[in-house]
Amino acid sequence: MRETYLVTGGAGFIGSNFVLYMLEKYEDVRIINVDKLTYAGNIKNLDSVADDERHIFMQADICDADVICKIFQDYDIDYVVNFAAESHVDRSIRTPEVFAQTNVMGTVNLLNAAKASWGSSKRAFENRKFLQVSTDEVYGSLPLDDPECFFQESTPLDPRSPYSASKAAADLFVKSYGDTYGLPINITRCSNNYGPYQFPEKLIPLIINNAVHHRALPVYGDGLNVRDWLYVEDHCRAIDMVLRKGKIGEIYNIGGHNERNNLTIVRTIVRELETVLQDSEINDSLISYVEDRKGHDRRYGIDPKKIKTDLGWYPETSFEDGIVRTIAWYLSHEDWLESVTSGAYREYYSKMYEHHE
Ligand SMILES: Cc1cn([C@H]2C[C@H](O)[C@@H](COP(=O)(O)OP(=O)(O)O[C@H]3O[C@H](CO)[C@@H](O)[C@H](O)[C@H]3O)O2)c(=O)[nH]c1=O
Repeated sequence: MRETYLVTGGAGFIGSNFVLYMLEKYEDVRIINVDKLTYAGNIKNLDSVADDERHIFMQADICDADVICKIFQDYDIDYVVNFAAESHVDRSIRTPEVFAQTNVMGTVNLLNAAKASWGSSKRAFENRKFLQVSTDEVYGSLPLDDPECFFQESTPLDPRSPYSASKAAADLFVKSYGDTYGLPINITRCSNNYGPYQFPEKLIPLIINNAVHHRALPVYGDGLNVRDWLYVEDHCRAIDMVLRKGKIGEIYNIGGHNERNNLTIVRTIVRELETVLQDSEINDSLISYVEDRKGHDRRYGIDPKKIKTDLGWYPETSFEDGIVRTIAWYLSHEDWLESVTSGAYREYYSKMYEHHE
């Protein structure tokens, strides 16, 4: 029988990768894709499925109760996968309220709609699930001097940025709907993703975009902050597994033990671009140390033992392969990069552009 998914934020980076992954993998699925198309969402990400009748796109805000309730009335939703979120830590430092609204209130709105609609249907919560896509940032920051220390699902929440505070709050609402109303939920907490369609405000695509244009490569602080990088397709596969096999009520950490400091990431990209483009102007002299992010978390390191042991998930793409594939994708999608970095983007990064025009 055909399964119906309500995917929110399905025109964003991870969401659109997930939509494409599911439509490719399963014949018999229907995806209702709700995305507000903010600056970071792009309908072009879904060009390849524009004529696929299994994919129904709706431009809407997850905070809009009427629209979300109507979707639940019109479609018998089996799974909700909530990707929709404001996701950039730097922006959250400037406008925390935007993050509280979308990430917290939007999630509560979705939970209410699922509870009301599923609760009043004949099969109620049977074979249904609400999956909240969350982040390792809810656990806070690890020290650099203890590399064997990792976040486990039982690690106390200690969000330190407005972004991670909003994600932690949303996670707790999701958990509370499981505990209070018996809503079938899972929460996944993933490390830093990279791959196709990532908006170039995030480290990897921003560095690629700047380097190909010979612009400065901004490194915050001393560049030694560590992130654990996962190729986006591995994240999508993990979410699919949690939807299918995850035990109701459980939290699953997702990460591939690919920890690298930011300077290493930047230098890896520079080396690869220099080689592929045979362009000697792309070199480490483009690196520019800039003011540190306020409250900059030092290290994220996630322990994925539970999802590996319980569900049999493992990452298939090594960082070495993934970064080469990602760079090749951006180089062959110049139009996409150009379209997302015009207008408002240029305005936002005007300082970065002004020295180069
Ligand atoms: C944009 C930018 C970032 N950085 C640094 C800050 C971080 O230590 C690291 C990665 O930064 P970002 O790409 O913004 O990602 P980060 O803050 O780690 O958060 C990402 O990863 C999280 C998962 O850990 C997700 O929940 C977030 O939505 C996602 O944005 O690179 C720079 O040094 N220079 C830059 O220009």
